[in-house]
Amino acid sequence: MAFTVQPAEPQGTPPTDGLLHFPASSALKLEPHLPPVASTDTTTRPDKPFVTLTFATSLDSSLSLAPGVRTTLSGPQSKAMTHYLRSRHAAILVGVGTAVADDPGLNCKIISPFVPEGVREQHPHQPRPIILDPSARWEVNAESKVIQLARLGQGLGPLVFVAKEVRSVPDERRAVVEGVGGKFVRVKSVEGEEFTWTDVLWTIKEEGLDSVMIEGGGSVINSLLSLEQGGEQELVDSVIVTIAPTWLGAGGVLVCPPRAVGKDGQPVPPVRLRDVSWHPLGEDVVLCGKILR
Ligand SMILES: NC(=O)C1=CN([C@@H]2O[C@H](COP(=O)(O)OP(=O)(O)OC[C@H]3O[C@@H](n4cnc5c(N)ncnc54)[C@H](OP(=O)(O)O)[C@@H]3O)[C@@H](O)[C@H]2O)C=CC1
Ligand SMILES: Nc1nc(O)c(N)c(N[C@@H]2O[C@H](COP(=O)(O)O)[C@@H](O)[C@H]2O)n1
Repeated sequence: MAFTVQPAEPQGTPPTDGLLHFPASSALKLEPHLPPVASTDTTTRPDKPFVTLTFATSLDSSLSLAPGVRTTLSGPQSKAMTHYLRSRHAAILVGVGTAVADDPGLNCKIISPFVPEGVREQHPHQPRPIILDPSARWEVNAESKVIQLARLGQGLGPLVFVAKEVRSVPDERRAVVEGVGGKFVRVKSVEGEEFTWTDVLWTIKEEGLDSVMIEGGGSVINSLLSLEQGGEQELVDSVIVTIAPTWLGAGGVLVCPPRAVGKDGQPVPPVRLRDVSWHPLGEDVVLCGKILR
């Protein structure tokens, strides 16, 4: 994946093609937090891809107004940043709760850096969408946004991770997913329900995907952060959080991993970041860091 970004967009009539622009100056600041470019990589682990945990949150740590309610938090600049991240990862992962609530596109809508200045074309790299759906409850169909985008050549067909114990996936769902180059992937589960993150990441690597951005939602993020608690497991390589200047109020889907208890029995913070940098983007601020272990 080459790392070059188109220079500043010319001013004038607002674009109508839905494509986003992320300036090279902002992209360069993110580079230390992104997966290494393949040709220069000496840090790849054989057992897992590079993992970026990234999401947008309110001032009261909410991802959305309520479970099942798609909520816009990112402003235009930080939204473009998220799509830039999508251009720099081989895969993008969400839980089935997000797939059901948001009907997300999970593609990359930034302008290609590889075309002459002034030409507006979608970035050629698209991340492979991955949906964690242990009991195969996502009713994916021809109208699902991720399927429509893949059919139009504006995104890739999804990998749907279902538990080995699930008897069968309905034929029509399988046909829809396979029809756009995706597939159902069987993953070992614990008591027919949860996958271990080690197994999820190993399976992603087995699929030939060297990097994944994990976008959410609440259950996915909280379970990953609780594993990182006290350096228990070293799965997340980078954390990039967009913080929007709004409160969503009680009842939202929260990023709030379980509290840890210290040796003296007193509560201690479960996870902290190190090597932190803050980047204002429009009215939002983007926080980048690594898990302190
Ligand atoms: N602001 C932002 O950046 C983002 C916001 N969101 C918001 O988050 C909300 C959804 O969050 P939430 O309801 O918590 O749902 P999630 O998207 O976190 O999905 C949760 C479900 O995914 C499956 N799952 C999660 N972890 C595992 C695992 N380790 N093994 C197997 N299956 C797993 C389970 O499915 P099952 O129940 O079938 O067992 C679980 O219930 C939505 O409102 C969405 O809009 C989502 C992403 C980003
Ligand atoms: N970065 C970010 N900002 C927000 O305000 C959001 N609501 C989200 N949500 C995530 O993006 C998905 C929807 O986007 P697409 O339809 O794929 O363009 C949504 O499902 C969440 O994963 N993210």
